[in-house]
Amino acid sequence: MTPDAAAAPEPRYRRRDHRLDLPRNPRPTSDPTLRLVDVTIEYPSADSDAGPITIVSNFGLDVLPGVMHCLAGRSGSGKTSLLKVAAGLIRPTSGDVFWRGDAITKLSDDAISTRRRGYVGYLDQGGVLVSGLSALENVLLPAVPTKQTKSLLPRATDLLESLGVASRSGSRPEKLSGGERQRVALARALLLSPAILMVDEPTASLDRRSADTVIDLLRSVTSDGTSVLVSAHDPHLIAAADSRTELA
Ligand SMILES: Nc1ncnc2c1ncn2[C@@H]1O[C@H](COP(=O)(O)OP(=O)(O)OP(=O)(O)O)[C@@H](O)[C@H]1O
Repeated sequence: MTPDAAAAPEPRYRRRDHRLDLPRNPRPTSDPTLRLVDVTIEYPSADSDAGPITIVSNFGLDVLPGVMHCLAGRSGSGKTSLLKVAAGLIRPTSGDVFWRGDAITKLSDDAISTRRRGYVGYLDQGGVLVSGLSALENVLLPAVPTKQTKSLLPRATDLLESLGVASRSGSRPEKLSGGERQRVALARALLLSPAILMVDEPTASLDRRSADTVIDLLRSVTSDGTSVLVSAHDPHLIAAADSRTELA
């Protein structure tokens, strides 16, 4: 399975003229931000007598700076598993994951976690926020371990402003709409200026208008060289990507 732009559906997403004014972090390099080489993912079968189940087999992918790549495919085809492997959250059964030339699959779990903090912004399906905290406190969470909440406060407020949810800064997640929660979660994923943003089905639970706003946001993120790897069922989101892979 390789990126297959030729087999892509006719684009249905019309890029808009406006660009959101997100805080920038220029990236001069043209090395792939992410490289997957021969990645195979197997899970143990529920039946203890049966062998492992292969979800993804010998998968390869390069994602260059400033490129938005989409992992498409039916439910259960392995999109979330591949995103987690790419983010170093789970290890592949075999194969390698490179972040700008470094094979993270050779590192310890602790070393991967440390590297991930500044390199990958990961947004779960649904963009889960911590319920006891305000939107702004949620955005600042990635800065807590390194005690950078004070220095990153201006960036956090800028991100909320750019994403159109500054007025909701003091609100708890339960008071936000699904689209607002998604944007706050996106601001949180962008706080540490990641080289690559990985997002799992960001439009799955949104109405068309909110979904299109999120698609615009993801496109805006790429304009400073940040890469985006996104999984999707949504044909509008799939069409908005620069390249795509259809998982079987
Ligand atoms: N930890 C696990 N242990 C065993 N099987 C798993 C595990 N995680 C996922 N699976 C199985 O692997 C397959 C792929 O799951 P995955 O979540 O990666 O697919 P997906 O394409 O993201 O699906 P969806 O579009 O429904 O989110 C599914 O059959 C799932 O049940």
